[in-house]
Amino acid sequence: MTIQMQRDDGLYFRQTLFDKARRVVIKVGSAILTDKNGINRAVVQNLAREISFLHGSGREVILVTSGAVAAGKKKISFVPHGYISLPEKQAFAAIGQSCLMQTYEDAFARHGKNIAQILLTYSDLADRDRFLNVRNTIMTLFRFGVIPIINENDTVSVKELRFGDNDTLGALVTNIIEADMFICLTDVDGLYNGDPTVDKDVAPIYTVAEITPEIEQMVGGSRSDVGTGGMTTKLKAAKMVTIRGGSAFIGPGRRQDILQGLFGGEMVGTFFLPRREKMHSRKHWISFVLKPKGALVLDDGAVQAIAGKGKSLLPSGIQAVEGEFGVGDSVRCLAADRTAVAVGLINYSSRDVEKIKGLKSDQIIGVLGFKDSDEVIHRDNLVIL
Ligand SMILES: Nc1ncnc2c1ncn2[C@@H]1O[C@H](COP(=O)(O)OP(=O)(O)O)[C@@H](O)[C@H]1O
Ligand SMILES: N[C@@H](CCC(=O)OP(=O)(O)O)C(=O)O
Repeated sequence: MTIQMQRDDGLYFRQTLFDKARRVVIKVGSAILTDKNGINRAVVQNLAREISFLHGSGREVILVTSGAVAAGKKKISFVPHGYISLPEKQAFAAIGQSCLMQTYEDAFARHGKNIAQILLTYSDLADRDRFLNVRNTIMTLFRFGVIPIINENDTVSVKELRFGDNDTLGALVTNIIEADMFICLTDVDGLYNGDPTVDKDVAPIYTVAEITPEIEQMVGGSRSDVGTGGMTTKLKAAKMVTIRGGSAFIGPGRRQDILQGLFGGEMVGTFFLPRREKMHSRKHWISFVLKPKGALVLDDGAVQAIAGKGKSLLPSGIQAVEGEFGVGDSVRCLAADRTAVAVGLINYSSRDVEKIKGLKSDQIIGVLGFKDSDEVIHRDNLVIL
């Protein structure tokens, strides 16, 4: 199988990459951090011991932690009444976040380690100035020998601009600080060719050389009451990291000594090898950070030109415009059957594209009274999906 290397081949690559990893982001999900009594202290203590061990080996480590919402719910003994609204979730996060950090403070103090809390919203990473501030703060914390602990700032994140799941947040953090490895710890042993919590007849995948559509079809959402996104968001996170040249791991977070085992060469969980051809940071930004504001429906010729021949998108191939967007916004390009083929930064507003769609580039000036460029999306700003 091309998607899954033999255990032995994978073992060689993964061990080399574990040995070389100097900067590591570890993400832990609510599914392992919390149980029916709230935050599971034994799990947090085990993690703190393990992360302190990695830190003590001279590595720079960041922890991305979930668990605030689940912890907050438990703390006020919230009785579910069906649908939980966003303000309720945000209130749970506000209650639970301080308990979570207090538990980490106590657990890391036992190993003489200082920690720092960073709460991030999507806008903090999508805006260049704020993102640079986040990066500078993390780098300074590394210099101070402090372990940054990150969660989404749930209480202020508006619905449309949420990461929503910490897998995506963890992958973005990995990429902005150019970490070598993203380790995602969860309640299953790794990636399987089906959901192991539903189907007992599934097989584990140990090493993934490339995340193909075939693999993407094997994963589903979360089945737990507390998890968000399930394996779908974990796989997407692994893709985001490996596409930028890092490696990624998904494995069992409750297993005793999981990190020491991993770095010591134990064959556990699923390892994702870095892509050989690293995606440029600008294109990564377009594909994974910016949220599309609208879409363009293209004819077959335009799909072929941009996806098959690497050309820019011209107005002549655009059939329909969806949504409202301005110059520089991110827009999706759809084929006639609505399959997403690309995403890119647009040179004209939705109003203007509506007027010039289907026309030749030399007609733009006559219709709009100006022409900023021949292309509606230049190929340098276009990412084929
Ligand atoms: N192909 C798959 N392999 C492994 N787990 C899967 C797969 N498809 C769906 N899952 C689900 O993903 C869940 C882990 O994600 P999630 O519940 O969001 O945990 P966390 O809180 O750690 O983020 C598993 O418990 C499992 O039910
Ligand atoms: N920010 C939320 C976590 C959301 C989330 O991604 O949860 P999970 O799928 O358990 O990693 C919280 O602290 O509860």
